[in-house]
Amino acid sequence: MTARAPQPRLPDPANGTGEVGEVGDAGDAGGVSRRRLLGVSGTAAVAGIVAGATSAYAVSQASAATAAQEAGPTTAPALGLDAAIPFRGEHQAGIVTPAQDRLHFVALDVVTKDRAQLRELLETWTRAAERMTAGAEAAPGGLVGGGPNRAPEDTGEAYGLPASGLTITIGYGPSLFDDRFGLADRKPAALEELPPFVGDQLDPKRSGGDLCIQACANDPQVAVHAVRNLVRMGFGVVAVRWSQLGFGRTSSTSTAQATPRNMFGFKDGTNNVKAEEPEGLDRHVWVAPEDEKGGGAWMAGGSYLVARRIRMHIEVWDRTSLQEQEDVIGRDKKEGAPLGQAKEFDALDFAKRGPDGTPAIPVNAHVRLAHESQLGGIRILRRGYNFTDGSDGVGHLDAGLFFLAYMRDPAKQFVPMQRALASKDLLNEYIEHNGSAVFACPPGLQDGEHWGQSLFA
Ligand SMILES: C=CC1=C(C)c2cc3[nH]c(cc4nc(cc5[nH]c(cc1n2)c(C)c5CCC(=O)O)C(CCC(=O)O)=C4C)c(C)c3C=C
Ligand SMILES: [Fe+2]
Repeated sequence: MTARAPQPRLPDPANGTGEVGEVGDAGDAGGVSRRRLLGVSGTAAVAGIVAGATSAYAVSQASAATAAQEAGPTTAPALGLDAAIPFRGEHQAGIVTPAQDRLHFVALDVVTKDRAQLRELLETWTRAAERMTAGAEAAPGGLVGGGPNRAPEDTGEAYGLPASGLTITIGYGPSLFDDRFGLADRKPAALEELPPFVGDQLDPKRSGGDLCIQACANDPQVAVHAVRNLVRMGFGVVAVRWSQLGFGRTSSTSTAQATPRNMFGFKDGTNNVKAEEPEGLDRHVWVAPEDEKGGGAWMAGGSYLVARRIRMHIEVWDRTSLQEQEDVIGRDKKEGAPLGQAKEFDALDFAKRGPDGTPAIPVNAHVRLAHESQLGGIRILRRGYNFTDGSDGVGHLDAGLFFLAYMRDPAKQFVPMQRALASKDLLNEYIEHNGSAVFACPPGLQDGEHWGQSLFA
């Protein structure tokens, strides 16, 4: 063990006093070695955090420097990928935050009938989440501070690792507002179960949930540690309903990020709503005060999250010609340019025709059907991840896109968009939606606030 640097003031999940907490001793400078193991190419992802233009990202850099100091003298200087993202703010982190490389998403059901226990857990979670996003243990002295006779309050696998851009985003499902906790009159009007769509193959064991936690980080161990510790704290109050690991973001949420590729090998996220578009975010992502007049007024500044587990039949795709693949998507594979154009960010021209006189972007191509011009101006912020969950027992990889999208009103945005795609998208031959959920993600927290307050006010 090395000598410890001065300790930061972080909340104690157990008592809420804001007492001094213990930050993971950097030990063997695990941050840097783990980053190398990750094999993440530095520039694009670092640019995503370092070069972000808004003041929030400047703050994140300040936090990163602080976290590096707190983590002890043997920690390597904070790199962009290691940085801490501010936990508090107008909106929850993890929505427009430049998408990190890894995801651990969990949907939970509340198993207690005691309203006070749920409120208390949300308060405990807030403190632990704030600590972990700063690179600290889930609770002060979590690793060994409880002594030899008690189970540690932090499971330990992220001890010594940097914050790694961890964000923890919470959401509430429609079922939380039934008659169990007296929350029926607090239900936001826009929080409705999604309707069935043509072709849905939904598995109830991969759908729904009273609550969700989205943990994103540039180190998978940090994301998994966050979810594991929050679930552990919730024992007896909540139980995991389903979860999903994701690798390789499939969207850029900042213009500073390079566009990643999905499991079909195409650039995904080119035409996303981005952090640098404040008007677009207000119009399409953040719930406005006038959106919710009744008991759901607490959602102002929040956003609705739609999660869909979409299996991609990659063996079929891999036997499909390049021309067919590009026609299905409506963009070229290498550059990501709209068909008929040359560069990735060129505008889509739906009137343009190819040499044979047919539309350059086929009428049922994915990007045509999903484009705002075909949907009355609708847009959403996509923040999904690739997944591969082993194989299905009959020789195929169980791989796909864990589609996550944030929006102001699912009924006015996701539902019409998905209806259009479900009925006509050429992509449907190659994909299958087998999990689905919708959550209301509350606004960000100001100093001293915790998640239970606005919900139970
Ligand atoms: C209901 C919304 C959407 C689902 C479900 C969805 C699934 C899905 N998408 C791809 C691959 C690509 N999608 C692209 C663009 C794109 N997709 C949606 C919406 C859904 N996609 C939108 C709104 C857009 C943007 C359309 C536009 O304005 O141009 C692209 C092109 C690159 C890009 O702009 O992001 C790809 C590639 C897959 C493989 C998939 C399901 C597995
Ligand atoms: Fe798409």
